[in-house]
Amino acid sequence: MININHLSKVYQTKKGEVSGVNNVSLTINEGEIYGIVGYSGAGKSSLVRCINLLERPTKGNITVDGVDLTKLKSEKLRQARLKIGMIFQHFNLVSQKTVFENIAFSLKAAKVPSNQIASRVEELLAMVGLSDKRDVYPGQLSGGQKQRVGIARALANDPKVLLCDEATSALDPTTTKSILQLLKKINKEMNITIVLITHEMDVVKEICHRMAIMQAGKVVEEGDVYEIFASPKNELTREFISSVISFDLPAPVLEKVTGTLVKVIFKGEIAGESIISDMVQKFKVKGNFLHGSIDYIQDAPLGIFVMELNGEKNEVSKAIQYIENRSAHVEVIKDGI
Ligand SMILES: Nc1ncnc2c1ncn2[C@@H]1O[C@H](COP(=O)(O)OP(=O)(O)OP(=O)(O)O)[C@@H](O)[C@H]1O
Repeated sequence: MININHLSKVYQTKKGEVSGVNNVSLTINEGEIYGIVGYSGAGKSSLVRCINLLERPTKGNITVDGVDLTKLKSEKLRQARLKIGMIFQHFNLVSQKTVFENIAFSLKAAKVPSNQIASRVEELLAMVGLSDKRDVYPGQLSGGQKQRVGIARALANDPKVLLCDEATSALDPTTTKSILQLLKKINKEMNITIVLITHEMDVVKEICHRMAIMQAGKVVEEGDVYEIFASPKNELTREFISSVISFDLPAPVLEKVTGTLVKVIFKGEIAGESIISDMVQKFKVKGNFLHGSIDYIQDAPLGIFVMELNGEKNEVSKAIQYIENRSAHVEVIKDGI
C-alpha cells in the first residue's frame, strides 16, 4: 500500500543542512496499523510528512496505492492527497468554527456537493461518538473530543490511509485508550491503513501490527510488533520496550545472585511454568524465580520470566538448551560464578 524507497529529507536552514530522514526504505501493507517509534528528533514526523508530501523528499520516492506522489502536479496531487487523512498531536482545529464547520471544511475543499455535506458530517459525527457536539466550538471540548473531531475531519473524504502524528501524546491514559480503540475500529471496519508515529511503546503494544524504530533519521529495527517485543535486536528497541515491560532487578537482589541469571521468553500459549518445572526435575539445577509476568501484545500472550539457575555449569547449559528446544527463547543476563 505504501512503499517508501531510499527516502531522504534534508532541510536547508540558515545554519546549513539538517538531515531529517536518511535513506529509509519501508513497506506498509494495506489494512495494517504501522507504528513508527523514536525519540524526539529521530525523524518520525519528517518521514510521515513525506508520505502525503507535506514535506517534499530530497531523495527517493514514496508510492501510495501504486501512485508516486512526487510525480503528480497540482490538481492530480490534490486529488491523491484527499485519500490520505492526517491527525495531529494538537488537533489543528479551527477555533472560530463549530465542530460541524470544521468537518464540513474538508468536504467543501474536496468539492462535495453542498446538499450532501450535512448528512455526511452527521454520519462522521456518529462514527466518532460526537453527534451531540455538532454545534459547539473546539474550545468547549475536552482533548479526547477534539481528537475525535480531528479524526472525523480526516475521514471525511474516505481516505485509504490515515496518518497519525503523535495523535494521543497530549491525552491522559484513559482518553488515549479510547482514541486507540476508535482507531482500531476505523482500521477494521473501514479497512483504512493507519501509520502512527509515537514515542510511547504502550500505544504500539495496544494497536500496531508492525513497527519501525527510528534513530537519527534511520530505521534501526523493523518488523512484527509481537516478534520485536519477544526478541528485540537493537539496543534502542530494548530501551523502548523496557519502558513498558521492565525486568530490571533491584541492585540488592542482583548482588545476591550467584548462579546463572536468565531471562526466559515464552511466545504464545506455551505453558511456560510447566516447562520450567520439568526442566528443574530433569537436570541437576535449582531454579529460583526472581521476576515474571505474562504480558499481552494486543491479544497474544508473551510470558517473560527472570530466574536464577544454580548447579554444575554443564547441567545449567543442558537445562537452558532444554528450555530453548521447547520453543522458548533464553537470554543469559549473567553467567554463573
Ligand atoms: N522544518 C524543519 N527545518 C529544519 N529542520 C527540521 C525541520 N523539521 C525537522 N527538522 C529537523 O529534522 C530532524 C528530525 O525531526 P522530526 O521532527 O522529523 O523528528 P521527530 O522524531 O518527529 O521528533 P518530534 O517528535 O520532536 O517531532 C531534527 O533534527 C529536526 O530538528
